[in-house]
Amino acid sequence: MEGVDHLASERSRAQFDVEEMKVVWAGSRHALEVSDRISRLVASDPAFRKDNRTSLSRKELFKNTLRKTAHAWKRITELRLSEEEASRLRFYVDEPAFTDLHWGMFIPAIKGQGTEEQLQKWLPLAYKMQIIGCYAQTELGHGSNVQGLETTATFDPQTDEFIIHSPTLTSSKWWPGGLGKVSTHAVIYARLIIDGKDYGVNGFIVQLRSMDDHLPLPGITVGDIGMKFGSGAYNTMDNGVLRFDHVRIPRDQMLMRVSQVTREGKFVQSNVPRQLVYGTMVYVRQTIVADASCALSRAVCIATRYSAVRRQFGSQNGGVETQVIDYKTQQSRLFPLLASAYAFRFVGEWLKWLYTDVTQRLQANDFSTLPEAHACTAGLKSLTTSATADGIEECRKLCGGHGYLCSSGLPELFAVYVPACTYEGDNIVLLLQVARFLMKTVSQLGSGKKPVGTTAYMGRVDQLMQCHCAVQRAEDWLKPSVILEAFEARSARMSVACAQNLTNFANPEEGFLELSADLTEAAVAHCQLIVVSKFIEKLKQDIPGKGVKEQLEILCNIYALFLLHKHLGDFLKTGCISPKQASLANDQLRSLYSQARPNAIALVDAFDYTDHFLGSVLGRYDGNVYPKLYEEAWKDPLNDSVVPDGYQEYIRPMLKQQLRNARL
Ligand SMILES: CC/C=C\C/C=C\C/C=C\C/C=C\C=C\C(=O)SCCNC(=O)CCNC(=O)[C@H](O)C(C)(C)COP(=O)(O)OP(=O)(O)OC[C@H]1O[C@@H](n2cnc3c(N)ncnc32)[C@H](O)[C@@H]1OP(=O)(O)O
Ligand SMILES: Cc1cc2nc3c(=O)[nH]c(=O)nc-3n(C[C@H](O)[C@H](O)[C@H](O)COP(=O)(O)OP(=O)(O)OC[C@H]3O[C@@H](n4cnc5c(N)ncnc54)[C@H](O)[C@@H]3O)c2cc1C
Repeated sequence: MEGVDHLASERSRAQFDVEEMKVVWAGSRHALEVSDRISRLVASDPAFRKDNRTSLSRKELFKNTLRKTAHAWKRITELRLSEEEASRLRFYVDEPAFTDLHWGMFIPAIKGQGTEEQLQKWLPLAYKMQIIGCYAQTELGHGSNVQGLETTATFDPQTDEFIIHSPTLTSSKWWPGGLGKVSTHAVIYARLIIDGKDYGVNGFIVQLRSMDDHLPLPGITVGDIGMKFGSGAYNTMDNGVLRFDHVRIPRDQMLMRVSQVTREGKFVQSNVPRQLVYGTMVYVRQTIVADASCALSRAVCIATRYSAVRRQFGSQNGGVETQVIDYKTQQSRLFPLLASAYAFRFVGEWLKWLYTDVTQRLQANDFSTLPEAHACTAGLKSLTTSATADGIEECRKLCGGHGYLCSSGLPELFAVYVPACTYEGDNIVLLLQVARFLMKTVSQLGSGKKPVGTTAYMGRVDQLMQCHCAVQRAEDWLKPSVILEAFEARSARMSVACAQNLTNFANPEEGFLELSADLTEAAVAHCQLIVVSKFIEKLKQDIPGKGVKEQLEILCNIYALFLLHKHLGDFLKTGCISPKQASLANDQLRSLYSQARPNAIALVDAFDYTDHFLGSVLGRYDGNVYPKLYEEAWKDPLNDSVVPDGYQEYIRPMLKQQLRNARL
């Protein structure tokens, strides 16, 4: 029935103030106001319609995205939206586009690695979109191994230029979003060669296309790399291929904050660490963590609402059947994902703070926290994107057969999201970076250098190697100190075990390769500890609103105990907890699910997603699922005609043949 809230009774069961929870989710009252206003602006604009994406051809899809990005830019300028509002608008338009890379990587790369003069020259053009840029680092032959990139930038002292060249097929730039068909400029990464000497990979601003007719400039070959996973989905993006044939650019287009090349061709290294060339990746990884909470919460919102609408079995005396959300198995799959969405939100907030802090320190030439920022952004990007990709797929299964329909919104969400496990650093490669950081930390423990920040707990390694979990009753698992100690002990013991195993190898690098699977597990344990501890820290803050803090406490405990249950092998093997304590944790988890149950719908309402953004018949706010599913099916282009195209050509002759055979 139209206009009826089928989930009203669920909403009335909530034991907390949903409006206040919305503020917590958004980060502040101001952020909620902006987010809410902009999401409704997008939802009410027919130009941002997105329900037809899966039936468009690639060309139509791409043109449609160009139209939407142009319309979005028009609205941003007409309404004089602030940077925050404009970024929310792009978020709610919900379509991967070249603008993501222009605003999300091209501009940050120039900001992070350019000199003051370079910022003055390029940023105003980029901010007004008078140039459109992308981030061209990855090549056909190398993505993870940035030091293995082959594109060259050779300094020519005669003309005061760099000659950008792709010497091999594998040196072709491959993957950059926005490159294939749109970008006029790129920040490209190439090996700096001066007088035959290789100075490693640096960033350069290169114009790719003419500003008059958009044709590639001489020496440049550029195009799209082809269809990607899923229909619609990430195919709105023109991921591209790019080759250079001795393309000349002025010397001042090398991004020179980290290193400089003088007019005489002298290479000068600033006093900033070389790793700052990788700075844009640190920035983007941090944004990806916040983004994971958005993608996961979206899938969870759909699965939770649908699980409250869907009924199967359990009817007594002709009464209504059981809502599938009341099955403990459904709860044990769904509620940890709900809790993870909140956990990732808060760790994302914290990571943003860490990133801002490291940026301020870098400006003051304090580079001491850079390794930790790198390890945290790499590790948390890996942890949250892997969990989110798996979580979206789990939500699809939680919705049964209907979850497989595009109208559920889940297939497209999954297809758009999964590459997050690969881009901005393959998740395993990133965990290995965390593992290196942890092994370094352990190796320095006796040296008097006290571990700080997220590894401070390693400073108590002697105690953590010996401690015994104090849990005697299931309720003991609700104490934050108990949870923290278990996670710290597990992480410290796994790292120390790896460090000890490494000493069995004469060559540490060989040892690292041999033990890399164990090392990634130690890295995961450390990253999970960070997420759990930041959730617990969040709960120490003053959180207003009836019942809001209590709900967050329930979610925090679900998140931690679910992880404990999932990684029980780690906790038992390292002797951090006993089998009896593991079983008490499981009892507590079941009880927490029961406490979360009456609040589940309100907890997903707190994400404040419009039906337009969710793009899901199953996740509709009003829960009016069945009539809308039915309606949606009839909109499929296949149903445009009752008898399908191809009947005369293929079906009819086959049927006639069968008839003839039968008569024989
Ligand atoms: C509105 C939208 C906004 C934004 C976009 C949002 C979402 C994304 C949407 C869509 C996707 C779009 C774009 C995707 C873009 C890309 O994918 S860009 C390409 C990204 N590529 C990678 O991530 C490559 C991964 N590889 C690496 O990062 C590195 O090569 C490496 C794995 C770290 C290894 O490097 P290397 O071999 O050179 O280094 P090591 O020898 O291992 O280490 C040397 C020391 O340096 C330290 N280090 C390494 N990286 C960093 C860093 N980034 N910052 C600081 N320090 C770093 C490392 O720890 C070593 O330190 P040491 O041990 O003390 O010596
Ligand atoms: C949708 C999408 C958008 C992208 N956008 C951009 C962009 O805008 N700009 C850009 O420059 N790039 C972009 N990329 C490229 C992306 O950053 C790389 O694909 C990514 O960094 C992974 O590198 P790779 O492809 O070389 O993977 P590989 O490193 O070849 O990975 C293959 C396998 O090898 C494993 N492996 C690799 N190295 C190791 C190791 N040392 N130890 C153990 N295992 C290892 C990996 O775990 C993986 O299983 C994009 C990619 C995608 C999918």
